[in-house]
Amino acid sequence: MAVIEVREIQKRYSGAVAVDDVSLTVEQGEIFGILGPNGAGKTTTVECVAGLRAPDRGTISVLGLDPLRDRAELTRRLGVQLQESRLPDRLQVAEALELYSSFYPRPADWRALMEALNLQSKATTRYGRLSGGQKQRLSIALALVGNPEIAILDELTTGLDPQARRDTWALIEQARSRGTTIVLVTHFMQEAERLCDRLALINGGRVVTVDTPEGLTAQARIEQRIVFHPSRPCDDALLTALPEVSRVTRRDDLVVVEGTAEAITTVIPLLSAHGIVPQRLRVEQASLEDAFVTLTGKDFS
Ligand SMILES: Nc1ncnc2c1ncn2[C@@H]1O[C@H](COP(=O)(O)OP(=O)(O)OP(=O)(O)O)[C@@H](O)[C@H]1O
Repeated sequence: MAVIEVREIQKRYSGAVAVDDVSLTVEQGEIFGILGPNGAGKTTTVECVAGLRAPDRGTISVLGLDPLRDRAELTRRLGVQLQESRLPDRLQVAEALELYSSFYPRPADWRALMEALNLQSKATTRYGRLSGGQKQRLSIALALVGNPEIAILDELTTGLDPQARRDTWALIEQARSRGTTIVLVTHFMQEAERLCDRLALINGGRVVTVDTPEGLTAQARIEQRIVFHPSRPCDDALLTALPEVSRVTRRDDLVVVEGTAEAITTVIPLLSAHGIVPQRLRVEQASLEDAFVTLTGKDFS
């Protein structure tokens, strides 16, 4: 069942197009990732879904409601963590969590959430005195404290250290197992690969593709990278003629062959048929990052 339906939305800021044409469907109970280069329109898209911005065109339905018209009802059913969430500097961590949990009909245990995000030693610390990472962890806790049906998380773990990042991932997975649908804007490929059931790749205000992390790497046709030093000169055309090979490049004296998961089974016999020994041979699994670069034509940043 679809819990979010975004149809052909567009949003301009003083003439500049931020979102050109975005359509998305998010299913109940999934972790849906939104990935794209800086300025692609990700934040604008999720702000429209959360009812914080009005799209110039297109329609959005969240839990069957209109995010702008039904804002009051949706705030009780959505949890939102945005890039620049600001709280009053004097508010203490525990106070903020208790206050937010009082807004919701069936809140989570805010003390347990505070512990899960390792904030218990900061319970009486004022917001203005928290470090960047602590503020970030608090904003995640505030997005989840209402036990929302949908949690929208923008830049979930930006600024967090590796341990805090792993703790956050575990928390997100727990929320999903309790039935919360998660929409995640992320810059971390590892996070997208590890957490997301499906991903929308957004570039220049448009959806390039929506697929599973594995599906995206398969779409880019670079599931595997074979790197070797040829024992004698090797013509690129020889390799690119293979249907399993999508690209051949050079890295210093190394040949880098990108292709499907089966590429190794045809590349090695071909090389040996031409008397070429692949020295220092290495086979790497291509990552989502490779797919991102291939599908958007942009370096990931
Ligand atoms: N309030 C605003 N006023 C004017 N332009 C804006 C505003 N917010 C965003 N933009 C512009 O709209 C475009 C899309 O921005 P948006 O923040 O949605 O992208 P993003 O994909 O979330 O980027 P990032 O990864 O850098 O956070 C950018 O070119 C940005 O400069």
